[in-house]
Parts: sequence; structure tokens; C-alpha cells
Amino acid sequence: MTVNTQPVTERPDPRAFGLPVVEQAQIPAELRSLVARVHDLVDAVANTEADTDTLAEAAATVEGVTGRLNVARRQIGTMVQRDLQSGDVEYGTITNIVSGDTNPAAPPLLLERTPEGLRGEVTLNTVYQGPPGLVHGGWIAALLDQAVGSVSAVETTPGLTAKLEVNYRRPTPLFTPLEVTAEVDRVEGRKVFVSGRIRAHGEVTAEATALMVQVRIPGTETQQG
Ligand SMILES: CCCCCCCCCC(=O)SCCNC(=O)CCNC(=O)[C@H](O)C(C)(C)COP(=O)(O)OP(=O)(O)OC[C@H]1O[C@@H](n2cnc3c(N)ncnc32)[C@H](O)[C@@H]1OP(=O)(O)O
Repeated sequence: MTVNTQPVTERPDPRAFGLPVVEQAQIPAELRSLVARVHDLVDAVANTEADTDTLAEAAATVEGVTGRLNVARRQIGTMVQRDLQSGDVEYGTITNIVSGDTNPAAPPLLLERTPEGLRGEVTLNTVYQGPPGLVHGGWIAALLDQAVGSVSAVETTPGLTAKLEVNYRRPTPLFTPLEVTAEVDRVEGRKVFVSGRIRAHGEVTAEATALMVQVRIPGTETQQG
């Protein structure tokens, strides 16, 4: 990471903006178990060749369960607070499609701090398939977007992706541990230039460069530039 000529603003607490925050430890084990079961269910549904009676019975069962769960729903924008092994605190939406703790559609990608930036591992099944046996290109971009967005948030302050350029160098395989890394390259005022990579078997399959623009936080415009 190159020199930042602007002071880094203290990481904002989403509660100050009226967003509910759930600490990771407060998520019940029963909900985590349900998320994992539904994650497996999506894969089973996507691939099943069961007979029609079984399909009809499963649809009715799932419809009933969905109705029971929908009785109480979270507020849109609910955040989860994660305490990283490094001691850093990270906030993200609890249903984030890539990393959300309660989203059964999320792989999920869990990232931890390294001396260079962030690193995580994820293995994707056929739910994320594009070409036969390979990860969908849009999902590759999503993994990279999440990684560069998170590293920007952890090392500076949260921002939105203004520009993301993905270079697909090699096919990215399913059912293979993928290493995802991201780092901050430089900071210019509110602009954070970041980069990220996906590796399979140690070989880079995709890489991205991106521009994150830090969100304007009331009262901090002077520091943010
Ligand atoms: C919370 C922890 C974890 C978070 C992880 C999340 C990962 C996922 C991230 C996402 O998916 S974000 C969702 C996708 N992105 C968006 O929806 C963003 C939509 N775009 C916007 O909302 C605005 O365009 C944006 C906030 C990016 C910028 O608007 P601003 O009004 O704040 O910026 P402004 O126009 O003042 O420009 C500030 C600087 O950035 C530059 N800039 C802004 N947009 C740009 C762009 N698109 N391309 C190049 N440069 C850009 C602009 O030229 C200027 O440079 P200078 O300071 O040098 O003059």
C-alpha cells in the first residue's frame, strides 16, 4: 500500500445511521444450521432428477417452511459486526450475496487480514456454474468485488465500487479450493485504488483492479477530501 496523504477516518458505526447491527456471536446456532441446510437444498434442487411425486411433496414442504419463516423478517440493511482474528472490526450486510452470514445463497466467502491485505478460501459447487465445470464469470467478478470492497473498508473507510475491471486469465474450476486475495494499492482523497486475485492450485485464474469511492460521512468531508 502506498502513502496515503489523507488521515484515515475512524470506521463509522452503522448504528449511527439507524442501521440495526447484529454481532456475529448473536446469530443462533440454529439459524446457522438452517442456512447451511438450505445452502445444500439449493444445490440438491438445482441438480435433482427425483420423480415428480417427490418433487411435488418437496415443493409443498418448502412452501410451508417458507411461510413459517416469513412471519418475522429482518429490516433491510441489517448489518453484521465481525471481529476479525487480527482484532479489526468489520461491518457488512447480513444478507450480502457473497459473504452474508444468513444468506444461504452466499458461498460464503470469509476474508481475514494478512500483512498484504485480505485473504480467504472458498469452494464453489454447481450452483455457481457458468460453462461446464467452471465458475460463472459474473460470480468471479462478485468474489473479487467483495474482496476489494472489504479490503478498502478494513484498511480505510467503507466505499462503493465505482469501477471494476476483471481479467479472466484461466478457467476457474468448481469443487476446487479458491484462494481470494485483495489489497489496497493507493489512496487519493476519497478514491481508493484496489486490486484482487483468485488462484486455483496456486495459479491466478482471475484478477481485478477497482476504484472504490469512500462514502461521504457527515462531518468528515474535510478529512476525506
Ligand atoms: C461495508 C464493508 C464491506 C463492503 C464490501 C462491499 C463489496 C461490494 C461493493 C459493491 O458492490 S458497491 C455496489 C456497486 N456500486 C455502486 O452501486 C456505486 C454507484 N455509484 C455511486 O453511487 C457513485 O457514482 C459513487 C459513490 C461511486 C461516486 O459518487 P460521488 O458523488 O460520491 O463521487 P464524486 O462524483 O464526488 O467523485 C469523487 C471522485 O471519484 C471519481 N469517480 C467517481 N465515480 C467514478 C467512476 N465511476 N469512475 C472513475 N472515477 C470516478 C470522481 O472523478 C472524483 O475524482 P476526483 O476527486 O479526482 O475529482
